Amino acid sequence: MVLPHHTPYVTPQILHKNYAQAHDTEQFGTLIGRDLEYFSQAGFDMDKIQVKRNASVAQLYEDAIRNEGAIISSSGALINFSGKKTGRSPKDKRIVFEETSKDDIWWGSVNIKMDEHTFEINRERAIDYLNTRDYVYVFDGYAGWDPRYRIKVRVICARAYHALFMNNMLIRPTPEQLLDFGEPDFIIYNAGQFPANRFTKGMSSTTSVEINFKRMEMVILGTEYAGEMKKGVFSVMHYLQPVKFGQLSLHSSANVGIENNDVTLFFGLSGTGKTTLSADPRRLLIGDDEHVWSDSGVFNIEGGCYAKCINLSAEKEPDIFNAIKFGSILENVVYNPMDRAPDYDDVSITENTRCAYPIEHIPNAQIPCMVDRQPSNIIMLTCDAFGVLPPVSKLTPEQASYHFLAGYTSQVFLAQLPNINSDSFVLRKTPGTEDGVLEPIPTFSTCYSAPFIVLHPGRYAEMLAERMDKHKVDCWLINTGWTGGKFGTGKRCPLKYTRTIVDAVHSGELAKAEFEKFGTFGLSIPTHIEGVPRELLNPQLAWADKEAFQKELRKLAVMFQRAFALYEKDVKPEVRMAGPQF
Ligand SMILES: Nc1ncnc2c1ncn2[C@@H]1O[C@H](COP(=O)(O)OP(=O)(O)OP(=O)(O)O)[C@@H](O)[C@H]1O
Ligand SMILES: O=C([O-])CC(=O)C(=O)O
Ligand SMILES: [Mn+2]
Repeated sequence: MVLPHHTPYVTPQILHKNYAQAHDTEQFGTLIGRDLEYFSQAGFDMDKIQVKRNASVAQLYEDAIRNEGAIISSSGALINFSGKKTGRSPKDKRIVFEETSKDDIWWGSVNIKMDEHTFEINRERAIDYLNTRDYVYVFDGYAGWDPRYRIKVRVICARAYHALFMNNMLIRPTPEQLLDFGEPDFIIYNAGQFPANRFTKGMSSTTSVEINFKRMEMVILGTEYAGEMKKGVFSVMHYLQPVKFGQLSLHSSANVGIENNDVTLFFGLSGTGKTTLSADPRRLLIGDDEHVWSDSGVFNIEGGCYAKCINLSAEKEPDIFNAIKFGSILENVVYNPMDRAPDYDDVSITENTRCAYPIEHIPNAQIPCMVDRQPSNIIMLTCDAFGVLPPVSKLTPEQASYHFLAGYTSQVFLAQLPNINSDSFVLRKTPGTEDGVLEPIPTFSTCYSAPFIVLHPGRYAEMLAERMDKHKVDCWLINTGWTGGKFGTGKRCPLKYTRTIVDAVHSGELAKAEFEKFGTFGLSIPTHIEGVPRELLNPQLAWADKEAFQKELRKLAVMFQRAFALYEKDVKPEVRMAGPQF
């Protein structure tokens, strides 16, 4: 038994110790009794380390504050820091090349091969590191709300912060479920504080994030960014759902109408608005990032949300703002040392400031997070900093397949000007660009999920097209990016207009609207939406400089064509023709 470093002075030490022991035995005894063998076999030194399994949120707060420099924010959230890495490390993510999964995996730049032996070395290294600790945290939870398609996940980690993060992001078992948990289906060993050895064959840096589908294990070394664990679980589901269960996993948010029970899926890459737009007072939130579209409906993979905090305000995003309370984790957010108030405008640590909170923190959440209803609408979100794509267009089934495979958005390196609200994001000079040259960077991320894709994109696209056709789902492309010009000359589409557009999808107004053609891209755009300025709807009208618009339009169309060349031979001619044409 190891005592906490700072025993509170009001508690007599001996009393505290007795209490802690009794408490720990009660809470963690089941694990030590039943799974001792598992832990010993895995290489854990059970004489030395103490396992804290599914510790309470309050305990994790205490440990994180005592040992990791975390603090409590003025609204009760835990503010913690992930160290050097404040985002995922896609170049250091690998998948083990082994006989059970090798024929299914789409090998290439996303799924880098790792051999089984190297995995064993890194796994051992992670366990050796965990053995140097006094405590190891274990969190046992589920991924997937539908009991038919869910998996049991065990997270083993050294930081209370990581345990609390996964407590929020996985589905929390009830005490009875925890007693009966049994063998996990998938295990994450997170030794993120400890580096990979660069001399280990195949390592290219001190960071390594790897998944082994034969062992059903993940090992993390050299990055403490908690999002790696959440996206690791998604990668596993992105493999298991299509391959083992025949269901379609998607990088998407989802919600359901309170009045009509209509389900909407929002696809989109990071920063396009999945979390923001799925939090909607008229609808129940199913989830903000990872879902499965099953034969019987839609279910969330996760038990919580992971929201961006940059420029967060109570006025514009009240649900998210108010979710940041006791139990939530604020990551890499700067705070005022006097009153512990988070400063969401301060991006000095990173622009990727985040909050992880359990889904119960959203007042109108659909819990359990699943519906036995097929989607009515699919919204593909993009953030086009070239200002070319219309704020909304209706897609044909072929266009839906095309845009799903292309997976377009643009990256903007957001930096904030002092005292200017979030509509006024400006581009910061990207590293390596010449002085004065500010260009958005296009990203084509297939299936809106390239960093986590496991199978050939065509497999997901085919399942999507089948399901959309079978259930007669309407599909919309919504650009939450620039309007009236590219970044610099135009501005980001005001959130209130995007919300009005989404409302019009849900009310059915948009399906009945009159449409006009948007040349080159062949999109159908509505000529009128109540509450949205007419000229905003059509980029041709929105841009003052028509010549500049034509130039950007051509540029973007060419970029699409180049990016789509990768998939051309795998798709029907109608899908190929559904992209921009000159
Ligand atoms: N018109 C708009 N529509 C949606 N979001 C907007 C708009 N204008 C500005 N924003 C801002 O853009 C960001 C969208 O991020 P959001 O967290 O919703 O993305 P996401 O798709 O969930 O990303 P991730 O997959 O990384 O979680 C938010 O900070 C939001 O405030
Ligand atoms: O995984 C993360 O770090 C954040 C996220 O949701 C994404 O990038 O899509
Ligand atoms: Mn995401």
